[in-house]
Amino acid sequence: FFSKPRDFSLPNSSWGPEMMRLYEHYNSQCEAETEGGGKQKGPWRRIPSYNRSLKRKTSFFCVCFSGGVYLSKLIQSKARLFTRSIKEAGAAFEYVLFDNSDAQKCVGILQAGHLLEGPPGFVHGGAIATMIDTVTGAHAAVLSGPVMTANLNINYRSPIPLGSTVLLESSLDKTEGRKTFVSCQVTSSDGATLHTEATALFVSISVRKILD
Ligand SMILES: CCCCCCCCCCCCCCCC(=O)SCCNC(=O)CCNC(=O)[C@H](O)C(C)(C)COP(=O)(O)OP(=O)(O)OC[C@H]1O[C@@H](n2cnc3c(N)ncnc32)[C@H](O)[C@@H]1OP(=O)(O)O
Repeated sequence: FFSKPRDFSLPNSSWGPEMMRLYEHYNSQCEAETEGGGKQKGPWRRIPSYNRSLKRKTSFFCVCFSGGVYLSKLIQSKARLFTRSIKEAGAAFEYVLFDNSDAQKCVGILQAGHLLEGPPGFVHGGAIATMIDTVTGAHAAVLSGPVMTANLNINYRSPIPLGSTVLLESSLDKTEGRKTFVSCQVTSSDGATLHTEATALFVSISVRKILD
């Protein structure tokens, strides 16, 4: 009775040539060829992406730990990951994340759709912040397990044209106890233009805290 959830990090017909070029660049490095002509794991790993962050099974815990059965069931059934909640392909956030655990880096490739407009013709600063939080948050989670954003500092250097494809690169700065510090740069797809720079702090939390 259960259909397989859609993995939004796979290409769809709205992806333009730049989005496809960067996707193929990283995706081709997820597998490497062995000397014998076989396949082995490459340095990069694509991070699958679904529109529900908590699976249905967790609703039991939500009923126990959060306010009212009716409310929690209603919220659980309707909750969707904000960046994956617009149905029209290509209209908002089209993105895919890749992680490189040896280099302690994570990249996001974003094609910014027409619904992300802020200033005329350019991407909204909040949408850029959302994507930085998404890439650095996924990176911190890969490095440190369950985390929440405690601090996000952003410098907007040059506007991102609506419809363009940009690259978000997250690097680990340091870890200190429960704290994971990362930085992130957003550049044009050819790397020639620096659009945005950010630093972020993620604090490790217990899963119980998320459900509470
Ligand atoms: C395998 C995996 C695949 C993963 C594939 C994932 C794919 C999926 C992608 C989706 C990715 C979306 C990523 C979105 C991530 C959010 O957007 S999370 C939502 C936004 N964030 C929030 O709502 C957090 C609200 N804040 C809080 O809940 C709490 O303040 C926190 C952050 C949990 C920290 O509280 P706490 O646990 O009580 O910790 P606390 O003792 O206060 O502080 C711990 C340490 O951090 C420091 N600290 C805390 N806050 C700050 C601050 N703001 N500034 C500086 N220092 C601070 C403290 O000073 C302390 O330092 P030390 O004394 O240890 O040196």
